[in-house]
Amino acid sequence: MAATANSAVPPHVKVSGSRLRSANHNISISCPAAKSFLSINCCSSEGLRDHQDFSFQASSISSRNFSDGRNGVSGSYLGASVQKRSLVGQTFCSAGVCTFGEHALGSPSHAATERVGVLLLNLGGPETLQDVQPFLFNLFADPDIIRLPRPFRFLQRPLAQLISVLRAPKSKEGYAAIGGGSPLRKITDEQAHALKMALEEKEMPVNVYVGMRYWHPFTEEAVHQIKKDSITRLVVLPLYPQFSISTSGSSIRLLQSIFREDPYLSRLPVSIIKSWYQREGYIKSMANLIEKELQSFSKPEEVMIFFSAHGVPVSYVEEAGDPYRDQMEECISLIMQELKSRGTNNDHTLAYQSRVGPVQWLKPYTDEVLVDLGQKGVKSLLAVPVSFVSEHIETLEEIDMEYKHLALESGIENWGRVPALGCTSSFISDLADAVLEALPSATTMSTTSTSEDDTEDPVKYAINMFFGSILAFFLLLSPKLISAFRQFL
Ligand SMILES: C=CC1=C(C)c2cc3[nH]c(cc4nc(cc5[nH]c(cc1n2)c(C)c5CCC(=O)O)C(CCC(=O)O)=C4C)c(C)c3C=C
Ligand SMILES: [Fe+2]
Repeated sequence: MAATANSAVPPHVKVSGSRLRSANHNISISCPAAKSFLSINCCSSEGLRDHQDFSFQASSISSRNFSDGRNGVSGSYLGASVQKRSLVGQTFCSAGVCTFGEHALGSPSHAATERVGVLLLNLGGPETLQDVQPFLFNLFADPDIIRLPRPFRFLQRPLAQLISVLRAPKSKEGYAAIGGGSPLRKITDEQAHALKMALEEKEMPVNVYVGMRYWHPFTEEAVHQIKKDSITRLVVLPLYPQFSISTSGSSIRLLQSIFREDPYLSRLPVSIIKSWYQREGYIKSMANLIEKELQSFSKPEEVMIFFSAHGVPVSYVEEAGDPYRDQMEECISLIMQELKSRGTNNDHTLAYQSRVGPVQWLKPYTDEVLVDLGQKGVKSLLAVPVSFVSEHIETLEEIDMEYKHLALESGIENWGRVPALGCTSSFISDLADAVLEALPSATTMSTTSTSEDDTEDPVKYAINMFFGSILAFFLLLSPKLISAFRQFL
């Protein structure tokens, strides 16, 4: 078992003791406590602090663009779309190499030869049933998924091993039901190809890379290829419309730690599109899919539009400052606004699915709302997965099988589900625009430390190990903890 897990662990990225602070990071924040989703008390303010770290240098282009776009203003954040036009207008491009006029990218005196890369970040998924446990190990070993307080951090990997082994049988059943593995790699590769084509059509030849957080191709592999290809300007695009510490945040934090360590990467201009749920092209593409699917019902106007988002533990939002819930709610309201503007006035609701482990997750829970709606007499329901843009286990198994079954059992008679966006052309074209808009604002990655590494100071490490072991020993004997582990099954 250990051998399997080891072979699947992503290439190790050593984090050095140097903690350079970005000049841009001058915000001092204190937050009461960031709790892990195992709900162990912690007095770290990491979640919120890291969120701020990302936000100063990650592109906020999309959010400003949208409000400009909605008001019919074509200019945008720092004139990005104006720059985009000049950028496209002034480029000479061939086979992935673009020469930009000095104006376009703000280079001081010389025109630069650019090799532009786009790095798509995604979660990754097991491709076979044998991959499931090591994939889960990678997921639970991520301190952005299980946030342990500092004295317990040495337990991260043993805990991940334990939880992944406990959880694997249930997960395997799910993956077996959708054909024996996750379709994520294939779909993400297709999206990468479609994005490359869309950018080529917009006269911007780029190399597109896929970096997964928990399975192949790992982010480290993508970064290795970016270096090999001598990319000179990079746009990072997480394939999650809304930002969460547990998804885009985790991937960006990993990138920061890789880039910090490497002289070439630390000088590479990078633009990170942190979230893009409010982009007009995305909202319209979602509205198109919903409108189309509503037509498959005999009485479309009576259908309840049921947005189902992947949940996160409440503590992420309420204690660690995760903007995920706010962004999700805004996203839903924008989609509904768009539908209303087209004369579609259906009722709608939002619930959160896929909770794991013993703590409180964002509410209301999808399964409970479905039962409730059925009991209240709702007869037709259209499920809309909204936190992810590919089909995956939670659409294909959880929604299409488990939730459908539950809904029909609860009295709902007509069930439909909107497909994930995948390679929908209006969506891909909008992602391509997002990349073009982000390119001019690329700057070198933050050198800010994103986690404090206890191994830096051997004395501190030994003290933490000592007290941590004693605490862990008593905790492991506690019936509360034993019952907590049962929640993963
Ligand atoms: C926006 C999307 C997602 C958020 C937020 C998110 C948070 C989150 N997830 C887990 C635990 C698991 N996630 C699993 C699979 C999975 N998660 C997402 C997306 C988000 N996760 C996707 C797209 C997938 C599917 C990948 C695929 O193979 O198709 C799994 C494994 C499956 C299972 O056993 O249920 C786990 C476990 C946590 C703990 C978390 C926030 C803290
Ligand atoms: Fe998840």
